[in-house]
Amino acid sequence: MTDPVTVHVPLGERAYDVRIGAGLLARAGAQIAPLLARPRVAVVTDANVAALHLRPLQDALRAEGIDSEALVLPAGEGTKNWDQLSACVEWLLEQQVERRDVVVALGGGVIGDLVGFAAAILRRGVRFVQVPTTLLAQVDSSVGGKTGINSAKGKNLIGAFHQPSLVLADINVLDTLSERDFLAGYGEVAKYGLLGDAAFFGWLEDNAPLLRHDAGLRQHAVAHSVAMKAGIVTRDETEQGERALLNLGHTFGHALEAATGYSDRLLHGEGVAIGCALAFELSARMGLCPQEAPSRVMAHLRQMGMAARLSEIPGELPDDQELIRLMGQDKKVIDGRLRFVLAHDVGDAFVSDAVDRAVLAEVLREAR
Ligand SMILES: NC(=O)c1ccc[n+]([C@@H]2O[C@H](COP(=O)([O-])OP(=O)(O)OC[C@H]3O[C@@H](n4cnc5c(N)ncnc54)[C@H](O)[C@@H]3O)[C@@H](O)[C@H]2O)c1
Ligand SMILES: O=C(O)C(=O)C[C@@H](O)[C@H](O)[C@H](O)COP(=O)(O)O
Ligand SMILES: [Zn+2]
Repeated sequence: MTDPVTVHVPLGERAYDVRIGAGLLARAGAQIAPLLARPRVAVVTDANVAALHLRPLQDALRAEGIDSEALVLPAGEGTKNWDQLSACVEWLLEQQVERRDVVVALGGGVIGDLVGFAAAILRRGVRFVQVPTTLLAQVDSSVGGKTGINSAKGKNLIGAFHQPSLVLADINVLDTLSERDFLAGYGEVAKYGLLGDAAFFGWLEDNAPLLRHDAGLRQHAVAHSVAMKAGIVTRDETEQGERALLNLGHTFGHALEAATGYSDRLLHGEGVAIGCALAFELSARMGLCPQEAPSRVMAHLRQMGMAARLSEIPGELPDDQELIRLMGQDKKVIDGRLRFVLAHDVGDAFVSDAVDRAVLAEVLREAR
């Protein structure tokens, strides 16, 4: 078995470690204990994860003398809303979670984002630990401190930057993920190669089909992704510049998630993968990158058995103008101008506000 890897996120007084390895859940008590002022934590999770991984976590905490109470929320993107946020915050208050206490988010990106936001606003800020249980959460959402919930008007529009105090990514818990959720998370892994690391994308082309069943390759993919994200977040914690590159595919993806009602029709990572394909197509159409680049992105998504076109999203989609209107809520917008993450090639993304709406509409139309 491969030894755990630690990626440090050096953010001064908000610095923390991301630990990645097999069997970390069973050692969670020992890992979390040094953070505690008193031996108790509040755990928040979702129903699917609770059935599979809550007991082992609570046993591991108990083994180190740490008491825990757990709140189980409904699973799925629909949970990232005001009602569930309120339920979570009220429960944490009921548990008398104090300023010096620690909240544990056990689950995928939905739980991590919602619980992180609850921790950010509870008593004006308590610490939290991320225990990510999806591939997406391990490579992306548990790191970097973006927390929040959705609005019908757009994705993640209500939130705060609030860094976790520790991230424990046990790669073994990914064994229980559905194929669909694993592949959706893979959308964010591929994104890292596409936005800034052509060699990593090449490695993924050779190895990604084996990730699901090879723990060593999986650990490498998670650790490499986390290291890339940690580097970007360290240089630009609050997205004043470079961090926007992590949004590759998201201007499209978030509009599509809003258009499909944050439902099972389109998972976040699926929207990101389709969005990456569209961002590369748009870049090629604008003469910014060679046509081989979007073809290569498309071929890789196909190789992984992933959807790459709008026409593969089940059900009706709004027309192109409505999708573009939804993009207007994107957080990268400045002075009402859309800003897109485009690419000069695989591994070479940049941010641009010079996208012609007619070309954008044409790319959307042709992707249907
Ligand atoms: N904060 C960030 O930087 C950031 C980054 C990327 C994505 N996100 C957000 O993350 C969310 C998507 O996260 P996600 O894809 O993890 O979705 P998710 O949290 O809904 O998890 C996907 C599904 O897998 C189940 N599940 C979780 N762990 C499991 C396990 N080990 N075994 C079996 N089932 C398990 C969940 O119950 C759920 O049904 C979106 O809301 C997205 O906006 C945030
Ligand atoms: O961490 C970031 O920065 C990202 O953009 C990572 C994305 O994968 C993630 O989906 C994030 O939540 C999107 O951020 P948003 O600001 O566009 O909501
Ligand atoms: Zn994302």
